[in-house]
Amino acid sequence: MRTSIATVSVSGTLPEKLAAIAAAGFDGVEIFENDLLACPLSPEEVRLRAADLGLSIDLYQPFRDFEAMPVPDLRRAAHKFQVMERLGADTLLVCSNVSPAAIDDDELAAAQLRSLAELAAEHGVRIAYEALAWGRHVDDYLHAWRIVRMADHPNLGTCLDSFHILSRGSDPIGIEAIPGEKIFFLQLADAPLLAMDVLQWSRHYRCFPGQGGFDLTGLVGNVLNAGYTGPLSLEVFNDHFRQADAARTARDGMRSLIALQQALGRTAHPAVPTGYAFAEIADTDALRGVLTALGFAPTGAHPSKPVQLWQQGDARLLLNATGDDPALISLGLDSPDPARAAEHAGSLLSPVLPRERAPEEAPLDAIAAPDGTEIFFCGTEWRGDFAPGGTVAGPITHIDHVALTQPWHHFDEAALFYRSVLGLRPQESLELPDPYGLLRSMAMSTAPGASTVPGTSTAPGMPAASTALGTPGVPTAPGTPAASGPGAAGGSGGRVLRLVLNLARVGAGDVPWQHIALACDDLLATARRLRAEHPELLLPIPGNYYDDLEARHDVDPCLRELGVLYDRDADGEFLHLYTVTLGRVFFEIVQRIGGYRGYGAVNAPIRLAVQHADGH
Ligand SMILES: O=C(O)c1ccc(O)c(O)c1
Ligand SMILES: [Mg+2]
Repeated sequence: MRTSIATVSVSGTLPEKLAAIAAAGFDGVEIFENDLLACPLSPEEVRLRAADLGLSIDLYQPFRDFEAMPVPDLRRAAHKFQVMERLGADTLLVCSNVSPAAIDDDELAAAQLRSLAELAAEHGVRIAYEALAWGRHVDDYLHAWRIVRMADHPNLGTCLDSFHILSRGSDPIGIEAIPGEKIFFLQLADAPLLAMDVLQWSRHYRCFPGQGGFDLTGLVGNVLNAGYTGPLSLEVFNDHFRQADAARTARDGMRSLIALQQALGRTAHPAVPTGYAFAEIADTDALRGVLTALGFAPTGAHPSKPVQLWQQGDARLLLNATGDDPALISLGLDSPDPARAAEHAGSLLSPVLPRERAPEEAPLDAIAAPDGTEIFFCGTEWRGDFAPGGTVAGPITHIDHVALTQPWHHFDEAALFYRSVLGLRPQESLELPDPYGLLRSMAMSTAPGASTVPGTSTAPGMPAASTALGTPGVPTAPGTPAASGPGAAGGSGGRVLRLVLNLARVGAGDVPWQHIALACDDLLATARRLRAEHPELLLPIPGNYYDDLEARHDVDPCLRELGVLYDRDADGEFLHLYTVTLGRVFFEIVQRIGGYRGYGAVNAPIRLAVQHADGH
């Protein structure tokens, strides 16, 4: 389908916007009137500029407060039509009236829109009437359509905007009853699900399809079923996008439309990863000290690169001697079909990165995530390069999750990247207080819960309350069903791949933290050993935390002594602790008991405050 985007969706001057939009591969644009008014180029020059860039001007907008007025302002309309003729734009968006002077009379609205369409016809222009969700008398798309039908003029149709439809909770199935040729234009925007004034929501929080909580694929399916053949056009008002790099925003918008069309084609994601093959960290002596204390040991070295494999259970870390400070460089993902995964990423504008490889080394394709982390699609051959001499047994079993802090203006881009390129599903976005700001945090995973992934369900008959911590003194034996919640190795289903995206505070600088959470089967024993042997490595947790925890839950007093954090949900329990930060990286050790699905978010404010006190 043809693709288009409103100039309001990206930052810059009109010529900069057009250049960025063309570079991202769009077919056309909606020209937002303010962008033209503030531009030194004449409409003819804008027309030429767009044509030179290969862009059609699909829509001119918005024309406000026209219909159902005591006196319709046709003079203002005639002027707009002249501008449109000079621009070479053939469709004008008229949004529903918000003026207190508007009269609640559909017949009057239809009659005046009909006269507008009559005048438009003389200029070779069409009118697309859109219901704003906050319109004074018309705020619903079916109401706008009834008025268009009543006006009955070939130059008058409706403009559907997914935000206005879905923000009001309207059912988009009604679109299928509108004749396709009367849908003159389709605007697409997603948005996070927020309970707030709809105008503020629309003007500040819209985002690209797949970045928010609306079902855009379903709505576009309804529009196509109605017979619509016009462009898919993005219209996003977003405070971050207005400030971000235009080329990057436009490319992200194009990625969202490609992903949307792939979803419409009902093609399942071709290669959802099944777990972490490795995490690669820039190496230092201090990092090796911490990993040794955690029970890791080197098991192999790369033949041509300064990279060592350190391992424990199924947790594999690659230590790369090229950096100055510990920092996460790349993630290896177990992929059922690495070649298809790389091809799919390429289709979503994430091409395989050029890489040097000796002829005898295993092929391994990587792409760049928005924050620069490299993502490798791994089979099992890569391990051969390290000639590993077997794994190291220890309390740690595998990588439970990785948390990546995103620069504040790239959070939505990262969410869409992981959703579309890797097939991860986002969970609710949380806001967590930090001593110097709010941390937005969103978990994503390959499956929403344990029970939907074969081979990883919690053993039946293991109620969460019957665990070690609900019943002080009864240890949970490693390897019992209660200790192997979602994330444990599962027969055919692999692991649930979990990733947490955190939004860096504005002002946090360009050195965001990353953390790697390691799973173990007996956190208390691990904590006990670390407290005895390496207390300096553990983040100290304030006593006030335990006073409150003990008031909320009947927990083992040893949590306090060991500095272990605790959470529970309806399905199970979660024990975790953190190491101090090295460079940009810290480690978390976690134990999931029963079917606990979260990440201990309730404890994040404590952790963040202690990390600040610790100098980070
Ligand atoms: O916020 C607005 O006023 C506005 C204007 C034009 C549109 O197409 C729209 O969806 C919203
Ligand atoms: Mg709109």
